[in-house]
Amino acid sequence: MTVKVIVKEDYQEMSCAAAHVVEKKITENPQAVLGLATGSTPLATYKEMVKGYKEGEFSYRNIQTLNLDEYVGLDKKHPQSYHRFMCEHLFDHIDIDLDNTHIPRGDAPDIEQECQRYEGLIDQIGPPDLQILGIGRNGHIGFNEPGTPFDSTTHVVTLTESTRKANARFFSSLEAVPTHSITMGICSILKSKQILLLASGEEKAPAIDRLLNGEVEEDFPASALKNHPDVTLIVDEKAYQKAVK
Ligand SMILES: N[C@@H]1[C@@H](O)[C@H](O)[C@@H](COP(=O)(O)O)O[C@@H]1O
Repeated sequence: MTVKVIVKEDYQEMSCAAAHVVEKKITENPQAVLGLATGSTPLATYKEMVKGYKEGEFSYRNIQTLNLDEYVGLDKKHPQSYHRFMCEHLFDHIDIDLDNTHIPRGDAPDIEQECQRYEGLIDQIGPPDLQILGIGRNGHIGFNEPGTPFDSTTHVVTLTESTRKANARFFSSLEAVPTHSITMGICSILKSKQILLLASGEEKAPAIDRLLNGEVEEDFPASALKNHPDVTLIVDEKAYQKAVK
């Protein structure tokens, strides 16, 4: 399967294009299920979605959301939890019903049970009509690190040192970054009907090169996306530069 590629000049253009895809989806289906991601990449996309909402053009009232992942050990209110992230950057600024937003519970007393509950939820209210995804420098999607089986469902992962370091910028120190997370598995992510992968900046260029020109292999989780029939990569020129052969 080929990944459709849209190259935009810079991060802002990439984000506007991504917001446009989301808005088109919710216009077509006001009850759509959106799969959402965290990290810095989708931040401006969410900002554009908030802008579109404030301009009175879209309603999220009947939209459901399913987030990809959450750190183990952080409760909803923890400043670095992905729950807080979603509220601060999107949910608090649109008319979404918070009961319709779903994020794995990092503070669940039984984490294995929480993984099963969440996978059940994906099947019950999902799968997402549209999944927004970022990509880690090592090709991780969600928190599925290299070597994750492609048939994996929601599970607990031990974060690699490189992912913890990359995410340390959001915490007071590297030690403060949790060591584990709950993430939708690769199989769970591929259940989505349509996937929108976003990448920006030169530090993502090697990953985008490998995605577009490399093999499909578990050593590079994002390559699983090539097994999905409807994936669009919106990328800026800096992240795309190495992939042009
Ligand atoms: N779990 C998230 C991923 O969902 C995200 O795609 C990735 C890239 O993050 P960023 O967009 O900040 O580069 O980082 C984190 O590890």
